[in-house]
Amino acid sequence: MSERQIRGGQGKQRGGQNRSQDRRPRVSRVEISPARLVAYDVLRDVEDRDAYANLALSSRIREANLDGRDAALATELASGTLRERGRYDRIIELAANRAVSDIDTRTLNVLRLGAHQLLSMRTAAHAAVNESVELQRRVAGQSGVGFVNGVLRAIGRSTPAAWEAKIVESASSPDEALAARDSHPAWVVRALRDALRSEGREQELKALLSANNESPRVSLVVLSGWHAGDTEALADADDLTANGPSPLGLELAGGDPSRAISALGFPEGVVRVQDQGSQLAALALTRLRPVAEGERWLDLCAGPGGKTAVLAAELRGDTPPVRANEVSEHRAELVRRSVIAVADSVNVVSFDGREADAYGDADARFDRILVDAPCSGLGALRRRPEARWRKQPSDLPELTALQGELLDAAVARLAPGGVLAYVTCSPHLAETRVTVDRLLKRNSEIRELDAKAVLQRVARGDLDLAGSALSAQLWPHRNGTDAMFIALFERVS
Ligand SMILES: C[S@@+](CC[C@H](N)C(=O)[O-])C[C@H]1O[C@@H](n2cnc3c(N)ncnc32)[C@H](O)[C@@H]1O
Repeated sequence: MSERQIRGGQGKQRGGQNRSQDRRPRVSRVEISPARLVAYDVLRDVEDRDAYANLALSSRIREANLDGRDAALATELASGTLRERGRYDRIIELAANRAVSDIDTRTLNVLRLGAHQLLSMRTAAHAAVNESVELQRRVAGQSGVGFVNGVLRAIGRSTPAAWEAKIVESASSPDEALAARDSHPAWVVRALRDALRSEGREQELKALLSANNESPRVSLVVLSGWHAGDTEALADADDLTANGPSPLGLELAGGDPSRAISALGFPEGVVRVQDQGSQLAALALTRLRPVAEGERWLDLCAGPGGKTAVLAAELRGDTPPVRANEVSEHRAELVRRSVIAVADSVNVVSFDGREADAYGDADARFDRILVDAPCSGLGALRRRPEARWRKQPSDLPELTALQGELLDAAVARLAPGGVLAYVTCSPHLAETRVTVDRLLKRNSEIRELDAKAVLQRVARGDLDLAGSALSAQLWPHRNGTDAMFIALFERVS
């Protein structure tokens, strides 16, 4: 999005920051907009304190008291810069003729922000360069000012398309070119390609990488029981549409979700922000077959409770509350808050899902179990702009071991004929098919069910699901959801 669009064509810099709280030396000749200062601080928070960008953004925006337009500009600057960091770093290297690892991190963040304005926001080159130079002076003193000026002027002299060509020409391999051009770590590009290839859809890689670089539209869920089976009747002509594959879902065209949620007028917690892939994953378990009287349901890894609320609202007849377990006390508290609209139908507990306590009585068996396992989160890259740079391939062995242990523990507590859904917000094969195939090898008492057929039946409209596996992999570029993986199992003995 361009700065002009965000500012509604005003394009003028604004003051208004609380200067008495700002202890940095002030020698600026050009006024730096408060939105740019906030964006810079967010980049620093993410780098220095490992902060989540969305949390850092909201607290920095609040501290700086930004109005709506400046808040939107700060969000675009910070999120866009973080998301496209890989591409900008390569362009900075080419323009500076220096590796980014040799550039002071303060200077590098100033350059990244400047590159984002020049290459993606159509900010006038002189404004982007001058403000970046002032920002450099403010955060690092005089040092590096000439360097920032020179590098950004060099970047501004070529078009984004010309830089793309230079990235491709200078890359040492096609994967490296793709990684830099589409701003993903190379190992993530390879993992996504492997997952698509396993479905015979390798040619979709470019579309997937592009989808990961776009902010998703906000999806809402309206819990079952508060509408007549599909949310279509709740859509309005303007902001809310019944787009997307979940029959519980609504899509928001823009603006503040909390305003849209309260405008719908339901009790607190009935309408909430939730990706439609997550909605479908929960519905695959609840709607796989009719609910029988007295069924016992378990959500083993429930925090922060988005799917628990969907499960609880789907309970029918005379059934006990869903047992919602979450290892972290803090996240168990989030589950309690998340299920406020269906609180009587949920019993929240906090144990390690591999331990007996998570299941209650020693002889407790469950008819439906959701294992929405801790995972790398590579399926939600479009939501967390900084996440792709934090994950490492070395994170995977520990995660996949935990996934296997949680699944084994859950299978042991599955009632005869009971069903289990294994869900990850990751398409990485090590966390999806490899985990499933190993689970089936270890546990001959379960068989895999056709999750694709269940999802087709449950979804609104036709779902494009590929590959010959029984499990289903959703994708942002294809289904408009996070890349959720869903496998279903039934206990046969
Ligand atoms: C992918 S999240 C679940 C998301 C949740 N189902 C929802 O829809 O809001 C995985 C959760 O598993 C929890 N977790 C991690 N290790 C666990 C364990 N050993 N036992 C139970 N929960 C665990 C994490 O704290 C995290 O909250």
